[in-house]
Amino acid sequence: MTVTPRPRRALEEDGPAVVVQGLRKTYRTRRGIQVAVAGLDMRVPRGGVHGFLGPNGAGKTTTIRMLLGLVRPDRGTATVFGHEVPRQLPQVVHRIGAIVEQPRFFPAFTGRQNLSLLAQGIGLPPSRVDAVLEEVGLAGRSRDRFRSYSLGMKQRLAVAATLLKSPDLLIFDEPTNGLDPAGIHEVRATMRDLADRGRTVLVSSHLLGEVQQVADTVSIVGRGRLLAEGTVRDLLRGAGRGVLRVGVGEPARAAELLRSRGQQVETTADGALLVRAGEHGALPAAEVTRVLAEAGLWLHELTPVQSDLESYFLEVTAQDHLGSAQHEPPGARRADAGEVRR
Ligand SMILES: Nc1ncnc2c1ncn2[C@@H]1O[C@H](COP(=O)(O)OP(=O)(O)OP(=O)(O)O)[C@@H](O)[C@H]1O
Repeated sequence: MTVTPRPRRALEEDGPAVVVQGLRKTYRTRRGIQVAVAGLDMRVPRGGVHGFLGPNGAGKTTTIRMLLGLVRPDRGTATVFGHEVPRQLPQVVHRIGAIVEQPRFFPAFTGRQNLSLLAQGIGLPPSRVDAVLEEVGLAGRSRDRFRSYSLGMKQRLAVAATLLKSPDLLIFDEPTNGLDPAGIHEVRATMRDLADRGRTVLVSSHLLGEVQQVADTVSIVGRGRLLAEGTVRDLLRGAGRGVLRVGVGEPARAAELLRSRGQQVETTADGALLVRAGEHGALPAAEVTRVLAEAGLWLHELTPVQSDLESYFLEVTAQDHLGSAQHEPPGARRADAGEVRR
């Protein structure tokens, strides 16, 4: 059988937007070697919003800076649309728009004037300014001065600026920092809208609950390495699966009984029981009711626990001391990519 090689362009167009493999970055500090990224693997699918999640200090900004060629990795590879960065960045940089730090705008200029200056600087026609203002929903306020904008509007103007060159991949590092709930909502809606129009949005955040509402897929990182990755739906399906909240008159006796049936049982602050599968699997809700009723214990509550990304994150990081700085004393052997130093 003859296999016809697929054209290179087609391969680039089909693969994930970003692939990171074994990426590692250390910094020399006075306290020794600081491991910022410790052998990270990550895949960002093409199209949709991808949340890059983890606590402060988990290595998100450093990873993003490596993708943008602002920081050179010690080892590992990263590709954007099939091009290895930083080596092939010139081939792909026009397809990437990023907000890594708060962009500077002239406060006394209108939003439109600020964008027009930027557009002229990179040789784009004024029609692009109108198009991006429209895209971020600022067309109606574009003739107001920048200083009169709310924080959410300022952030949307920053997004508009990155859209000028019509990038396929947008990278936002903690875009909602410092915003009030209304501003957060605005930025979230803008990200969703950009993804719905076919762009790939990679957004880093330590606010998992917030990203859960907008992301299609996520990578969860801790101490510079990947802890979990997948669609939000699949991760949540796995998280808290089969956990039941049980309200019962004699919680201590009920807990003992359910434990004797192989279940793991915790008591919540309000006296309810959280019942999850033990080694031999979960008792179905009907069985929990029967076991307790047969012992004369009557339920007043039986609810399947809905999990969220925040609890999933706590689950996957339970044994990990996340966010704590990782240091290797000067002269220490370097950890291999992916190795976790505790
Ligand atoms: N230039 C640097 N020199 C020394 N250490 C650094 C440097 N940049 C980052 N680090 C350290 O590397 C670790 C990862 O930092 P990074 O900023 O990438 O994490 P983050 O997940 O983006 O966190 P945050 O949300 O707080 O920015 C931290 O412990 C940080 O202190």
